[in-house]
Amino acid sequence: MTIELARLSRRFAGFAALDEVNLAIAPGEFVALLGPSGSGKTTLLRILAGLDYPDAGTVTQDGRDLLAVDARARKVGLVFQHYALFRHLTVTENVAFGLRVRPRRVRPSRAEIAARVDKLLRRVQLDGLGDRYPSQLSGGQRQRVALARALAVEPDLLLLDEPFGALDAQVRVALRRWLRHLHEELGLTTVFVTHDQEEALELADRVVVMNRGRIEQVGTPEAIYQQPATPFVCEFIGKANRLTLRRRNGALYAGPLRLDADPWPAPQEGAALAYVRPEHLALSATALEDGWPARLRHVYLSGSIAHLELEVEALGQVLEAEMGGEEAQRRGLHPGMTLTVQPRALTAFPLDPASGEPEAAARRTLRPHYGQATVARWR
Ligand SMILES: Nc1ncnc2c1ncn2[C@@H]1O[C@H](COP(=O)(O)OP(=O)(O)OP(=O)(O)O)[C@@H](O)[C@H]1O
Repeated sequence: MTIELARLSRRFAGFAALDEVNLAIAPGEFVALLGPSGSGKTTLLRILAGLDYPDAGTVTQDGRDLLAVDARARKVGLVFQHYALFRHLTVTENVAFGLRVRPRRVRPSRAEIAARVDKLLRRVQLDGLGDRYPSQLSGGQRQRVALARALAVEPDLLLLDEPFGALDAQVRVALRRWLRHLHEELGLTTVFVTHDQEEALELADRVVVMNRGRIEQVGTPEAIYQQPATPFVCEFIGKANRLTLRRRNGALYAGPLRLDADPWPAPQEGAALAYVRPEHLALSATALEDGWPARLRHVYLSGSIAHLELEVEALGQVLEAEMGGEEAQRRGLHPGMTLTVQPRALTAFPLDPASGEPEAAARRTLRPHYGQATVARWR
């Protein structure tokens, strides 16, 4: 049941909510659509559900034109953030709804519906609550009812739009693990919309990063974090310090520090954009030639991680670094002290000399090698 979107575009009054999107969703996959507000995630989901139609492009399911299939015949289950349950129906009646409204010819018998609803309520751990009304449930319980209702019609495809968006952090985390479990147990194909990267990275087999109606990158959570394909993904996923590099005489420099040989073809003069994650900045209390001198401006502890704000005069900017909280304590880190900073891994893009824009296709990972002096590093 591979679903394939090809060159899908959707415009609203001249504005491209989706702009030539290509994506294949394999059977059994859990795909997260991740992106900032307005990036086109919901529009994509609505088209899959049959609630909206593209202006151009195709959606096929195993080669069959899905756009020609009526929403009700598509076998999709839908859960929205505020997909209101019917207030005047009990939990059981809500879950049974999709089956009861079927044409008589394809409607299961009363007994079959009751058995199926019972099984679903057990599955979403709400057995015993079938006679309650939605107002008598917590937010997390309501979303589980919504999920049971979506599953009642035995969908080929489960579509979820920020289903846990309105819930508090603890419930969210518990429900997302539970959802992942359910997905595996039932062998579902799931598309999940979120703007919460932690949620996407934890849940999905593949993450689709969207920006302004386009797909910036599709990959496993690991690839998205470790090999971000574009400057947008570098900035959107995780934390990253942004640096401007100089390309000069066949080498790349960040301030006075030579990082590496210039990896790009001519012209080998100009500038590049680079991103370095806080955990890829190595620190030393000893002054080293191969590094930037920095003044520790601020340290704060968040859980087990110490976040360090470093003022680097040679770059004219502040960098954020990280280390284990216990280690920071052991090292006696305190504001005002001088450290040497060494970037260990960077993602770099050359800037087009004419437009000044970064060239995503020419992306390189840099792993600078420094002299002997680095042996004394902390990590
Ligand atoms: N019916 C509509 N009429 C006009 N513009 C629309 C319509 N639906 C969506 N848009 C616009 O299309 C763009 C993409 O919207 P979409 O809801 O797909 O984004 P999103 O990534 O889901 O955002 P959010 O995370 O805020 O839900 C937005 O700029 C939105 O304003």
